[in-house]
Amino acid sequence: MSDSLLSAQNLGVKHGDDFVLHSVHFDIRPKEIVTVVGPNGSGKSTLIKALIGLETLATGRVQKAAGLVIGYVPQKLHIDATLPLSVRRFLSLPKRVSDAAARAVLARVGVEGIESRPLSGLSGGQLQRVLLARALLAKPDVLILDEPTQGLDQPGTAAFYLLIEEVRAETGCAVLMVSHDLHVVMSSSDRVICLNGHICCEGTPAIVSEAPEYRALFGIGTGGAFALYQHHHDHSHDPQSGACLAHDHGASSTKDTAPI
Ligand SMILES: Nc1ncnc2c1ncn2[C@@H]1O[C@H](COP(=O)(O)OP(=O)(O)OP(=O)(O)O)[C@@H](O)[C@H]1O
Repeated sequence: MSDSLLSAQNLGVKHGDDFVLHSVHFDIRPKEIVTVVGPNGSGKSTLIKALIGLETLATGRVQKAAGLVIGYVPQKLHIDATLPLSVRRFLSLPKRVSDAAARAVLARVGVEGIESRPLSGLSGGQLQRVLLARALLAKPDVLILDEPTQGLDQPGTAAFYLLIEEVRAETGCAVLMVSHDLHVVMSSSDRVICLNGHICCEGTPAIVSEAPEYRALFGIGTGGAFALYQHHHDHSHDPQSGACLAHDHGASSTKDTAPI
């Protein structure tokens, strides 16, 4: 697609002899919020890493728009508690930023005035916001977040997604994220991609949420979220070829979702 910022065709990644991702076609356009969901080990982080060049591709290719700037918020940041790294210094890695810019971006993400705090002493929610702040300093065209609310409580998670939507509205950046918070994902994404080694189904949350399958899956609290994961386990793959051996796509039977 011509206005695509970042796209992948027939993307495949192997770890050892096994395909952990295969036949993935992906694209993201300006201002879109796209969320990738799927069970543990389904290849979500691998897809993100492949898109930003941190994985060797076994098949396919990734294309970026000319001059594309990506802001990446990783799933985990291992910080040595003995490392005397302050928030302020962290924000200047790898490129030095002014005190004013650091102050402004911390205020924007809701952690004003923590410049002098050691990174290793921050709460999970504060650290996520500092990671987001650092990614925003690059003025990204695409913000990529790998499970940004892992370890946050429900209010913290909801507040973080609200912040992401505000950032998208203010800066116009596209957002690609991996999430396990399925209820929030459904309300805050333009498009949801269900991954299990390949793209099982995808569609807009508005359409997906009208589907009987969606209502069954998400209508009743966390039982719904659980059901989606059951759906993903309903089929298996040949570890050598990555081929789908048996398929039972829950939500993909709706007309606007796209089984691949
Ligand atoms: N560096 C690696 N070497 C070997 N296998 C790997 C490596 N990284 C990931 N894998 C395997 O690839 C598969 C996909 O892993 P990935 O981390 O992408 O899944 P995920 O969907 O992000 O999982 P989670 O929800 O648990 O974070 C898993 O089976 C994992 O064990």
